[in-house]
Amino acid sequence: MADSLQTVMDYAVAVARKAGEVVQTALAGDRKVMTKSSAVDLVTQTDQKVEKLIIQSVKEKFPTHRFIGEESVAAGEACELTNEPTWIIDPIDGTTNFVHSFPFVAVSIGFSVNKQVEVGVVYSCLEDKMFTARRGRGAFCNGEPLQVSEQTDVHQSIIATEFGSNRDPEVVDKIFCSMKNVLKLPVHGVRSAGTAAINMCLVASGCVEAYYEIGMHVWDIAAGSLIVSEAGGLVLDVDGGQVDLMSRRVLAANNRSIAEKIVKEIVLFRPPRDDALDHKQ
Ligand SMILES: O=P(O)(O)OC[C@@]1(O)O[C@H](CO)[C@@H](O)[C@@H]1O
Ligand SMILES: [Mg+2]
Ligand SMILES: [Mg+2]
Repeated sequence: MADSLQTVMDYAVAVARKAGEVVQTALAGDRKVMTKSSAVDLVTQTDQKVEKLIIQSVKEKFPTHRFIGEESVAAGEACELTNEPTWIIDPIDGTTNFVHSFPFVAVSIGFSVNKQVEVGVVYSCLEDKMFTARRGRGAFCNGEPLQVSEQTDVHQSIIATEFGSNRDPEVVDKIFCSMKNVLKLPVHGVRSAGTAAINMCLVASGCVEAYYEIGMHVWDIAAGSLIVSEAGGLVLDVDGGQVDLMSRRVLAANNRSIAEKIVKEIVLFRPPRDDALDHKQ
């Protein structure tokens, strides 16, 4: 598999770039907005078109590989991570940004074997930044090596998190309570890019010390998780334990010292797992 992983990586980069071109072109036109799990969980025809383009391209080259794609799952496909080679795809991470032309929009493609992410590609389309990682081979942005921040003092840190798309008052309260706790540590700042994939690339780039979220999905974080760990960071559950990509909980941090401080501030809850949730709306 070693050499074929490089073939997978090269192909994922090429497909992500092609997908990014479609996203950029679509930004110039009208975007018809539809909703999924809630009134603020948005999807457009471009999300669906880009996902089809990625899956069709990959199937031509790797006909036996499996897929977990955000929009295919929304249309009723199983969201099941097996040991088989699997492409984990978010065609547009940051659809709300895309709809509003808020300039952080990513194509995220992870590739897993034996349930472990081996290749991660996040293309931040509008910044034209191609983030890549292969397990054991480092993380890169446009070919330049990435390294997480060396900061060990949480008070000198920026922490990224997201508000998510669940507007259940109890969930919103928990999300805000965690943010308030983190802000009051104090930290230099709390930020939301509006895309989990780009938040993780910001950790990998050393711009923010940590990103945490409860409620995102496997396609939001599969690629980014490898990019963070290959840049020297840690990817954990929000309770500080081992991450489970299907559990919809993640904490990506530059080092253990920062991670431990953030873990203490997060109000924990468990959304339905990706492999247990009925995604079809
Ligand atoms: O729907 P999309 O645009 O692919 O995902 C975007 C997003 O809202 O999903 C997660 C919350 O569920 C967030 O991390 C991320 O910002
Ligand atoms: Mg997403
Ligand atoms: Mg998406």
